[in-house]
Amino acid sequence: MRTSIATVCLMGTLDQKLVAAKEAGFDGVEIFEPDLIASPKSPEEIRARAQELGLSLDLYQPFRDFEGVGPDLLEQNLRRAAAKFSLMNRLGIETMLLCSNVATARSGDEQLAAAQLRELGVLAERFGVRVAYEALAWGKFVDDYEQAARIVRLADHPRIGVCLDSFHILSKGHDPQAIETIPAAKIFFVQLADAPILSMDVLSWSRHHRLFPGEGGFDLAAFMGHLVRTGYDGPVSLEIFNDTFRQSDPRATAIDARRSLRLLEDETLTWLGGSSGGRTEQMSARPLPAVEPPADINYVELRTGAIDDMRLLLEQLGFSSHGRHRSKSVELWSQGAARVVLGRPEPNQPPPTVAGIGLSVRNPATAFQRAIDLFATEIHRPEGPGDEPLVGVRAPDGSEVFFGREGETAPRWVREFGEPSNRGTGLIERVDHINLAQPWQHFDAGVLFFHSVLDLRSQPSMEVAAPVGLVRSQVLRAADGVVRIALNLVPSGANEDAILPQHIAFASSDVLALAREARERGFHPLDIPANYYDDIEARYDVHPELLNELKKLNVMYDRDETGEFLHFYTHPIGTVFLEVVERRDGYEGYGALNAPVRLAAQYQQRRATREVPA
Ligand SMILES: O=C(O)c1ccc(O)c(O)c1
Ligand SMILES: [Mg+2]
Repeated sequence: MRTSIATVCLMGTLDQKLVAAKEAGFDGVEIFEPDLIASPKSPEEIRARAQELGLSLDLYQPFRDFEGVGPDLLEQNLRRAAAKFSLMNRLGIETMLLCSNVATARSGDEQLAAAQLRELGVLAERFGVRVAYEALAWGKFVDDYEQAARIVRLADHPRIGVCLDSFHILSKGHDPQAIETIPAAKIFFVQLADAPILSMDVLSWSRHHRLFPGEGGFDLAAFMGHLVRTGYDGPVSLEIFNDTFRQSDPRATAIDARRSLRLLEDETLTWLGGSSGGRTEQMSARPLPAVEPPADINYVELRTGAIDDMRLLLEQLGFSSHGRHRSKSVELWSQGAARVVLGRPEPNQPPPTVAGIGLSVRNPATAFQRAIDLFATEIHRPEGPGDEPLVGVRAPDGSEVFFGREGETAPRWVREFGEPSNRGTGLIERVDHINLAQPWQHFDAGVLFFHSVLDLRSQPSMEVAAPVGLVRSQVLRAADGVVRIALNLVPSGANEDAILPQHIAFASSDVLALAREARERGFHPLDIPANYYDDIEARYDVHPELLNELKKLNVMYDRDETGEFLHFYTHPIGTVFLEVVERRDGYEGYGALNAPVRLAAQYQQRRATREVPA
């Protein structure tokens, strides 16, 4: 599949954008006019630079407000177009994008628009270029791709075709099926964008909230499936107007972008099944190595300077120590199938506190290959003789994901540590979920990474009110619910006073018993205010005895149609804290209503400890 990206997707100068697109492996770019106008380079120099990088310049965009106008304006518009066609000749760009008129059109008469496009076609022919007409969702008279295709058909000029942009089609809820009625030769260009499902005016939605495919709520595999069936074999290009991407590292964004297209290529093949009539070969679409979601979380790796505090906490929660690894400077703590590999941060590069996640998969080599095909970077870790090799890749936020073999009750690498110090009480069974704080610029990329590499599904995202701002939270989980990873977007106000919402939640068969035991070992949970328990009583009418017990142990409570949820939190150690949860009768949530209370409690506690003089 030939891939392209509009320069408007990326931050930086035009040259930085070209380099980022090249390094991420794109075949070409769309030149967004403002990027060209602001560039100190001449069109010839830009052309040469693209050639040097091996990038094709696939589209010049946008040209606006051309059709449906009166005769005077038409003349001016043709003059404007001639200037841009001449510029395109200097750039060596063959195709120009024409947006449907949003301002100056006086009439919606399709015959008139078609006649004017035909004149534009005649002009384009003189310059050896062509025009791709795109219906903007907010076009004054033309806002629907079928209408644009009809006008192009009426214009009946070989230099006039359509540009299909998934955003304009899917944002309006138009059925992409009718793409199949457009002859492939008349589809001059294709732009792809995803977006979160929002209810807002479509122009603002388009200009600020577009996302790369797989990061939002549109069915782009269906869109692509219909497109492939037409026999289209031109470039598939990303055109993402997004406030975050426009202000973050273009190299990281370009990789996120390239990953999104690689995944979509695979999903399109799945959507088509055998029904493409040989067209997928024509498009050179290739499947990814197929994986199933991980079976479970094999271990988590925590890196903290306050290692003694973490050891004490794990002990209080009933974990057993296996001591140090035979060749590496980490130690292992376990209880049931919950395993924590604990170490200090590397001297020069402090990793996030949750530094690594070990996942059990059917075939680690295949899972690794899929991740590499999806542009993840490989991790190299030194191994001692005979150590089980670590096969892993880096997530966009810098944390590491390792693939281990599933179906082993005690993974082989566990033997590289010592014997457990005690049997433990066994009230903790495994890791329930991992909650990773994502820096604001990596959030969407993080969602796409975990979704595409691990085949985890996104659940609807939520916003949780914290004292420092709103925390956006997105859970990705396997269909069977065993592996759950929650990504939290840290509010920008969360620097100084903040609680980074980064934690590991362990599943317990009896949270109350565990809380009591831990208390006997000197554990003090995060304090939950009495107001919270009054509210719980009002909401759920819980039995007074249970309510008392919850209150005494600082255990939080939730209930829905399926079951009950009991959970408590530890105090943070550095930027990480632990949670223990008990799901009763198939409860599937995370206690969403409790999250603001927990965040406020952590905030207060942090302030209180800082006010104590050292
Ligand atoms: O928002 C716009 O104006 C705009 C411009 C060019 C496009 O291809 C598009 O989809 C939108
Ligand atoms: Mg577009």
